[in-house]
Amino acid sequence: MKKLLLHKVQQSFQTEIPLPSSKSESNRALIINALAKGHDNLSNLAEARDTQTMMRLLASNDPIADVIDAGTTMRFLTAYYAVTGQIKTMTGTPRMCERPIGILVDALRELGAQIDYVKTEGYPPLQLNGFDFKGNNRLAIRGDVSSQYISALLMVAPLLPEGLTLEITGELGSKPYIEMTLKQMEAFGVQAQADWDAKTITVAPQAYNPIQYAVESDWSGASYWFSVVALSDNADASLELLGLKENSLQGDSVVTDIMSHLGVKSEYTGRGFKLTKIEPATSLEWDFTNCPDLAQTICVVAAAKNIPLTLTGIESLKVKETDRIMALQNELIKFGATLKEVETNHKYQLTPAAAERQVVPVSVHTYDDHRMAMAFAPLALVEDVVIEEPDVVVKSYPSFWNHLSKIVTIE
Ligand SMILES: O=C(O)C1=C[C@@H](OP(=O)(O)O)[C@@H](O)[C@H](O)C1
Ligand SMILES: C=C(OP(=O)(O)O)C(=O)O
Repeated sequence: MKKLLLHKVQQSFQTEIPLPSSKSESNRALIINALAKGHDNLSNLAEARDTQTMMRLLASNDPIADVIDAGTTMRFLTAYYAVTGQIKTMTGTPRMCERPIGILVDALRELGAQIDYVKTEGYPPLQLNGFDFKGNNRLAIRGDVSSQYISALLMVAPLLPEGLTLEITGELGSKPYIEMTLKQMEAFGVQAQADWDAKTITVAPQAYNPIQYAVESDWSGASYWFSVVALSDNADASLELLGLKENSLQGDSVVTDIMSHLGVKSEYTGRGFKLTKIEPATSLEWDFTNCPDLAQTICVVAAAKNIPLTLTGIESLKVKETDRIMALQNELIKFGATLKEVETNHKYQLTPAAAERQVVPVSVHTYDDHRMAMAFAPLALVEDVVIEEPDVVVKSYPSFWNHLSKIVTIE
């Protein structure tokens, strides 16, 4: 599929969306279950390509592990293969080979992993050549590039002969993802001690228990349905998102709070969340340090609803599936909105209706990034829009277009 044309439809909607499972929780459950030597214990695993790739690679004896474009799969498997002493070449898409991994490699080398860079220092591909424990049980690790390095180390920490204490240096981004890791480790019987003030996490040597584990629905994927309700011009539009938990392990459940300022009320129904429309705020300032994957969703809604938005905590967006800040700037301006860094301390300002906009239908370039496609698609509630390379959604949400076709005409 090269592109999709999404047509605005006039009628209101009251429907249900059977959300997919979380790829973040699935990929942690798969690594931990493998370390616990569990069999067929996991249910509700994500259909996301990132998770299907993790399953395929965990089951494979091939010496080459190609993670495609899955960040968690690359980082979690690197730590898993390294500490279990496997000989593997870790590789991925050209973009994956531009996403930094030196912080994790340095940490694993300090523990005793033999890892070589195949091409460029600090980046995949990697050659893993076994593990020879060096007696280290304490590491300093930067927290400001990706929390995935920390999650990767924590999950393998109980296998290390002396356990591991991580001292997190610098700013810590994406902290809820580390908390998710610790809670899933705990579910499989491994205790860790986190002291968030001292920024240390300690895991003693322990064994995981193979338990039955069911993965929750995906709050990051849910965010696009909040956008659909926010952008509908029918006051009685509503959606019920099935499978979401009230007390989720996922930090992106904060979307309920953010979207309450952008015109969406959400209520727990016992089987998910029901979304309805409310009056939005006239401007919004939000720190995305703990929920970077929501930034694109929120930018598009603010632009379309003419709500000026100040964003902080979005530096990590530059090293994700694409440089998401650049991608947002390029695509938002097609709709007349600008996104500019306003201060040297990484504060960004989104100004709706600041530039001349393109004629309808605008064609949105998606930069090999599932979240660009899904964040911009709800604009179809406002005007006709073209989404280029729509298959990118398979990374986290393969059934996205099928679900959207309940509300929007797609050709
Ligand atoms: O651990 C995880 O499951 C994730 C952590 C976040 O990455 P960073 O820690 O790199 O911000 C997030 O953006 C990504 O989609 C999933
Ligand atoms: C950043 C993401 O994923 P990853 O880093 O795991 O590739 C994402 O899904 O938005």
